[in-house]
Amino acid sequence: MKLENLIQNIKQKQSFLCVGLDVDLEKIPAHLLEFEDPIFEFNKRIIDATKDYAVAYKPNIAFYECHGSKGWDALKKTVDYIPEDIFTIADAKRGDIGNTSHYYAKTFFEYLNFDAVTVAPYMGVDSVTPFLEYKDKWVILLALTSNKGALDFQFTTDIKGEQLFEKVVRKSSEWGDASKLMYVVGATRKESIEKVRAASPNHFFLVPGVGAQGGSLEDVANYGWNDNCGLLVNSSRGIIYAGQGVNFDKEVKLAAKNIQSEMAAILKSKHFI
Ligand SMILES: O=C(O)c1cc(=O)[nH]c(=O)n1[C@@H]1O[C@H](COP(=O)(O)O)[C@@H](O)[C@H]1O
Repeated sequence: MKLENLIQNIKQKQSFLCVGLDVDLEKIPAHLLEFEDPIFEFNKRIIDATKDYAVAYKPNIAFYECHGSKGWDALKKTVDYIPEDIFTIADAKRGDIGNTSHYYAKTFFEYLNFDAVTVAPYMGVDSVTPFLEYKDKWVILLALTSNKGALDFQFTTDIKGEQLFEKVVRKSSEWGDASKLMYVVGATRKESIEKVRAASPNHFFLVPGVGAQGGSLEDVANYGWNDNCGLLVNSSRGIIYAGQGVNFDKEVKLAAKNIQSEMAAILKSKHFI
């Protein structure tokens, strides 16, 4: 997908919501376990319930590959089921020496046909370039993560006072422009989102951490906004497990609609729509 299509979808749907498809068989409604492929059945219902409110879906690969070949099949069916005009993100957090990254890229961009994949920056430019070589595909590089362990390395400061996450963003933004590179920036790090935005004024941010992890949509919009909106805000558990029982998708739909309404109000207040 091209950047202009993503921006157009945000305007049209008045939403910058990414729904995280982190399917946990212990959490999905029990009746779905009777289907041959419960993961796909669950995802189908989630996608049908949320597709009017979401501009992106992000299956986290961990929840699929733990089931072996059945999980990969469910993942493939899920990506194929997502409407063509909705941005798809493989949350795989990959990255390795160049020739290995090349095959990771082939898996997610060719075999599974995702629009984007999350990549860890630790191994540097040659581990990221093979993903960037694909036309109209995206790398979403981990910059500032939402978890507690982010404090272990990401905030360390060099002799000039630059923090590691700032360095990652400053340096990597030379590898790919805003038409093919985004950054993961956790919603729980409101005091630092502004710094990432200063280091990369044009790139989109994928922002996990609202809902179940306690981050606030308002803070994200205040500190991470750019002229193109520049934000895809992910919610996984907060949406997909909003309902239980046979009609679980009614509450799922409502949860997605509620976040979309908040997002529409933000987009209007910024005069973006
Ligand atoms: O790359 C990610 O998406 C990610 C980065 C990060 O810093 N924090 C984070 O929570 N995530 C992912 O975003 C999703 C968050 O899920 P919920 O907390 O259930 O909304 C999970 O799939 C996480 O793996």
